[in-house]
Amino acid sequence: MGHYNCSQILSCSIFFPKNCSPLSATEVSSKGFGQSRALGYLFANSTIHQAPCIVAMQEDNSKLRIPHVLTVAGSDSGAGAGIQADLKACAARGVYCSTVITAVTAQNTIGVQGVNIVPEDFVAEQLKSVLSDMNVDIVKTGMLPSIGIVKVLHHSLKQFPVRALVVDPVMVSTSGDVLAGPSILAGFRNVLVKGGDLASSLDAVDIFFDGDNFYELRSPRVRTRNTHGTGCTLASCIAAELAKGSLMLSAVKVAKRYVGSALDYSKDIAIGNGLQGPFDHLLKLKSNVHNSCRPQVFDPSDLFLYAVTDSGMNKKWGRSITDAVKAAIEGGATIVQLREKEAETRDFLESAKACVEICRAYGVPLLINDRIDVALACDADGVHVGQSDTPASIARTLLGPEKIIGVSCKTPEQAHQAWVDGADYIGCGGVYSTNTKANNITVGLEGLKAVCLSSKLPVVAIGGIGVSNARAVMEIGVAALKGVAVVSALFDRESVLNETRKLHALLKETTSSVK
Ligand SMILES: Cc1ncc(COP(=O)(O)OP(=O)(O)O)c(N)n1
Ligand SMILES: Cc1nc(C(=O)O)sc1CCOP(=O)(O)O
Ligand SMILES: [Mg+2]
Repeated sequence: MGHYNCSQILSCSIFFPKNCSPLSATEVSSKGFGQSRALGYLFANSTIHQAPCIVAMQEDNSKLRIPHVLTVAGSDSGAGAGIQADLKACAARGVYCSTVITAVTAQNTIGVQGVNIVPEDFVAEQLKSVLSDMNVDIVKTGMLPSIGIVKVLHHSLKQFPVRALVVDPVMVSTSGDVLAGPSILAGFRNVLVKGGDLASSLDAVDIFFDGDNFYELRSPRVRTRNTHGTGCTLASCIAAELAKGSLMLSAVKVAKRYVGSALDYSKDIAIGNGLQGPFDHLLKLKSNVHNSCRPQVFDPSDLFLYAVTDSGMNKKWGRSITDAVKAAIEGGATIVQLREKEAETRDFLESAKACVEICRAYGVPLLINDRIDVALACDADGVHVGQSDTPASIARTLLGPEKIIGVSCKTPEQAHQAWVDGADYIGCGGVYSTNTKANNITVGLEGLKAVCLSSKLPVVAIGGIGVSNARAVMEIGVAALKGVAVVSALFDRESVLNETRKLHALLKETTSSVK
């Protein structure tokens, strides 16, 4: 994309979630990415704002503004890749997608039988129609079949600027020919190099470069023939998340997780007779949906430092829930639960909506304690329920397969039931006595260990945990235990940011010495 105005590239600052470790340039090349026939995703980003955008913006009294991605790409008659994949990915991510078609291909799961390139002036006309009228946030490009079409796009974007451009260039053809060399990459700052094609690796390892640091993004490789269109889908999903207001690294992480889930969900579906089939972007084609084949949207490592809010404590220290949540995330919280026992429903809903925006921008899941109605109304990532709340099985029916559900358990029997009911994780406590929850039964480290050893689900410990005892909790050394959930040690303090930072550093230290 050498013709795009690279002087506008990137001024965004990115929040880096803690489970993403920076790599040095040498580490990257020693992992073989230098020779990989990877696709590159280049993000030429002019004005991504740090403050998160809202998902649907009220423009005036009557109109809602919907996040909008324009894809400029080729049509795939088999609908696994290209424009068709982009439309499905954006629909799955809740974003409007308009289309400018650069070429029409005749293809199926066996191969490409024909290509008909759309004349440059008609590509220009499509671009003008959409960009002049439709408030596009992000442009994503796929197949740009001629230098003339690249120039047309460049001209249109100068005339109608957008917030960011996500470029999905084919750097090396399937036959191994270099189509765009390293010098092209040098002009960009944000780059994602996809390592999904490194067949020897058990994991799908991608490298994200933000201009300063390299980040390794690792997920289990899904063994399936149904991978046609993964590149287009990943790039479109990144564009969709950026359109919703996500920061760059967070958008990349969400997109990678979404593609992994969709591949996993669709790994056994059969469409076409060729070697590489399409997958199901909407996770709906498979008919026998059962607990065991739910898409894997929940990452157990998110339980590492689980911040649980308390309206009373925030009021006492004179801060809003949103300020408290933001400070906790900036200090290193990896998941947040809103536990607002005293709030009026309307107030709770309003602050929950604001917290959803904050958490989404940072790529941190947000759960609602007890209130499935509030979770649905604010589109939270899930709920946490206890033994006397709505049963997890009903929560699952109400929330669907993609939301996260946590259940409080004090015994192995409760942990087994939570798994049967379709929960994603278990909160086990009270590990120590607590003033935050009245009449709570303490199970101690022994009780925690018994639950962890029996549990098929990941576990987070809760109750009386802080910097003085978090090490002892993590050192019970049971694989199912993924982290600690904390209320007062973060929120009944003057500085949520400092307390979260301290606890995060301690947990990091503890887990590296336990390994
Ligand atoms: C992570 C986590 N674990 C346990 C609880 C407690 O839930 P519950 O037993 O429903 O009690 P309340 O929090 O509703 O008082 C939790 N909230 N989070
Ligand atoms: C909300 C909650 N649930 C518990 C359980 O045992 O299930 S203990 C608890 C309170 C945790 O607060 P703090 O970190 O201030 O002790
Ligand atoms: Mg409860």
